[in-house]
Formats: sequence, C-alpha cells, structure tokens
Amino acid sequence: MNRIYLIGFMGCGKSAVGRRLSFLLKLPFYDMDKEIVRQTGKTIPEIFEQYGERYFRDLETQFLQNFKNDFCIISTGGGVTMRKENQKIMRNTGLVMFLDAPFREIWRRIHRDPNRPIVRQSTRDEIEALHKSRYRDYKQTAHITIRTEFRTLRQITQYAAFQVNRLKGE
Ligand SMILES: Nc1ncnc2c1ncn2[C@@H]1O[C@H](COP(=O)(O)OP(=O)(O)O)[C@@H](O)[C@H]1O
Ligand SMILES: O=C(O)C1=C[C@@H](OP(=O)(O)O)[C@@H](O)[C@H](O)C1
Ligand SMILES: [Mg+2]
Repeated sequence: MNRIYLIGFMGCGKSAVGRRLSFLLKLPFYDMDKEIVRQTGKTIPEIFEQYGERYFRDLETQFLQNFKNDFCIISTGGGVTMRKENQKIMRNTGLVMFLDAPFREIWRRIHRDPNRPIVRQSTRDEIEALHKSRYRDYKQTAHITIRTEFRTLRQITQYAAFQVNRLKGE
C-alpha cells in the first residue's frame, strides 16, 4: 500500500483533504489537476476549451501511467474513475479512498466555481445525473468509503489517517 488515492465527485473535498492528510502523515502531496496544469502550462478550463474533454482524460491516464513516486498522497479529479484502466492502476498501486458527500452539499460548493468546466456547461439536473452515474464506479474502485456529511475537514482527515495507520498495522 504505497500510495493513497482520494477519489470522489467534484467538490467532495479530495484536494482539501489530500493537502491536510499529507501534513498529518508527513507524505508528499500531488493534486492530479495541478500536476496537469503544471505539465501543460494551461488551466483546466483552457484544456477543455482548446482540446476537448477526451484530451484531458488522456492526460489523466498518462499521469497515472507515468507516475513513479511511492509513499505519497494523490488527490484525483472527479472523472478519473471513468476509465477502467485508471481504476485498475489506482487499485493496484495504492489504497483508494472515496470521499462520499451528498449531492446538495456538493452542488453548494461547486455551482459558482469557474474552474470546473463541466459545471459551467451544465444544469444542476445534469450534474446531479452525472453524480448518480459515477457513484458505482467510485464505490467499486475504492478500498474504503468515507462518509463526509456533517464532518469537518479536520475530522475527515483524522479519520482517513486512522484508516491508513490501521491498515499499515495489519
Ligand atoms: N467536509 C467539508 N467541510 C467543509 N468544507 C469542505 C468540506 N469538504 C470540502 N470542503 C470545501 O469545498 C470546496 C471544494 O473542495 P475541494 O477539495 O476542492 O474538492 P474536490 O477536490 O474534491 O473537487 C473547498 O472550498 C473545500 O474547502
Ligand atoms: O469530475 C470531473 O470530470 C472533473 C473534476 C475536476 O476535479 P475536481 O474533482 O477536483 O473538481 C477536474 O479534474 C475537471 O474539471 C473534471
Ligand atoms: Mg480537486
């Protein structure tokens, strides 16, 4: 169990929890979206606008295929489980944790954010349908599901760290 992957829908807290968990466990932190922005020199909305979603998905898969570091925390993007290949890489190279948040909370967090192109292009109903359609993949890919409702970022991070330490001790 070398890497810890955080998966889940947009706005569930992957980036925020990942950063905190890396401090707590003293492990390096990688946010896939940020790494893709760094590697391409373009923002996520720019990549979607100029090259399309398919190209962005290819970049995600390439990131997972080429990533060489161990003992680190990786916050993924919400669409990473769309590809079976990505699911397989994550399950085989680390512990996968799904941050499960209720849709109304997710919507409250993401609906005004200009940096998520999929949200900008879609209605609330469409995003809710996307959340539903992706849910099974999150559940199936994850080794552990963390319910985040009514929990602070600090509580979620502590719970995630507890699960990591518990598994390490087994
Ligand atoms: N459990 C939580 N309690 C309060 N705020 C949260 C919680 N989880 C996430 N947030 C906030 O919601 C926003 C979206 O979180 P983020 O980490 O960017 O999500 P993701 O990376 O999964 O899309 C951020 O402002 C974050 O601080
Ligand atoms: O769910 C998705 O398809 C996406 C989620 C985003 O990451 P977050 O889950 O961190 O918002 C980002 O990768 C891109 O905008 C596409
Ligand atoms: Mg994020």
